[in-house]
Amino acid sequence: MGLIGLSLLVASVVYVIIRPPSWLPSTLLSWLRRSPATISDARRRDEQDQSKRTPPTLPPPLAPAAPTMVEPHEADRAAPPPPPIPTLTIGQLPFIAVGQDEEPESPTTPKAKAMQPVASMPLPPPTFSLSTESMPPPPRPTASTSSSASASSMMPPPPPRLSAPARPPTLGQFPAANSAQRARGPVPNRGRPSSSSSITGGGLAPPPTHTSMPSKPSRQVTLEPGHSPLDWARLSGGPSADLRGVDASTPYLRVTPSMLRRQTGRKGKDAWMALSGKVYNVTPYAKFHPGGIPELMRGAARDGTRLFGEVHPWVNYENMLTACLVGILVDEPEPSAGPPQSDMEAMD
Ligand code: HEM
Repeated sequence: MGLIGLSLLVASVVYVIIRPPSWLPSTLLSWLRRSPATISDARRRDEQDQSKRTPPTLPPPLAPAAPTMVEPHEADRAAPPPPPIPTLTIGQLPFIAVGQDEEPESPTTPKAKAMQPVASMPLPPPTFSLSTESMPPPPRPTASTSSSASASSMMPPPPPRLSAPARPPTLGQFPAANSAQRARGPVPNRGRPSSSSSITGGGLAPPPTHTSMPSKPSRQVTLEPGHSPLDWARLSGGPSADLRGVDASTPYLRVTPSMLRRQTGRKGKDAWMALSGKVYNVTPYAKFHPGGIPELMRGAARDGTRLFGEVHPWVNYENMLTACLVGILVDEPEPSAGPPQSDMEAMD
């Protein structure tokens, strides 16, 4: 019995599906639409209140979405049609639909309605204007603010400051006036810096260390063979070299100006020269002097310190003439005492 009843139930359902009565689709549609309406009652009431607060100047509502039309013969075979989808366009996105309560035929689904901009919605994006009437001119970089941090990054970089053109690097005085290299004296066989190169500054020759030019122009002196500066260094450089021209046992002399004046280099006497308080016998050096014997003898029998400095102050004569040192220059002794006091008293 159960099986027969179940078969009849299935057969009746199949019959209703194949040939539904004319009242069935509308009944199902109304039933389906009424049931979700109860769920969204509260939300619909809120929307109605919001629509009442909006100003009355509403644009005319858009045409409501056309209801979905279903052919009778298609409805016989198809399920109940889904609720119509609200038609929204891109331009209507920032709006809120109002007046939904005016749609009695589809109360359960939102419809595209007349839109109205809400004051709380964000404003349209700002636009840029090329008009400069209402805009202040951009700050111009000045000399005082060109390097300030307040300069905008959009501003072009400030023009570089005009400064005096950099001078090309020049070689300084080499060796320095107070350097040890200069104190060692001339290097043997080193060529003498020509005055022309000193003036123009060309070459690697040391610049002149004095402001005044030599008293006489340089003259080329041909030294005899075996009398080069290196030969003089070899001759006078030995520890036991003694070129003073006096007895070896003679200690350093206290040379007075009168004694110095007698050592002229003539009449078989040696030539002595005082340089910075020391007296040298320059006779052995005469044939080695690059400036010649006559030039050297200009300072003989006298204090040649000033003359020497005017010609070649860079020459380290102390090292070169160590073996020729005779003594030190001292003042003349005090003249003897005057007439005896007794004689003066006798006149009285
Ligand atoms: C005070 C008297 C002296 C005079 C008037 C004198 C003069 C001169 C002159 C004219 C020259 C050549 C400069 C030239 O060619 O441009 C010269 C070069 C030279 N003299 Fe004297 N001289 C004197 C004393 C000395 C002494 C005492 C020494 C050594 C201890 C000396 C060492 C030299 C040297 C090394 C040179 C070569 C300098 C160089 O090439 O740079 N002179 N001297």
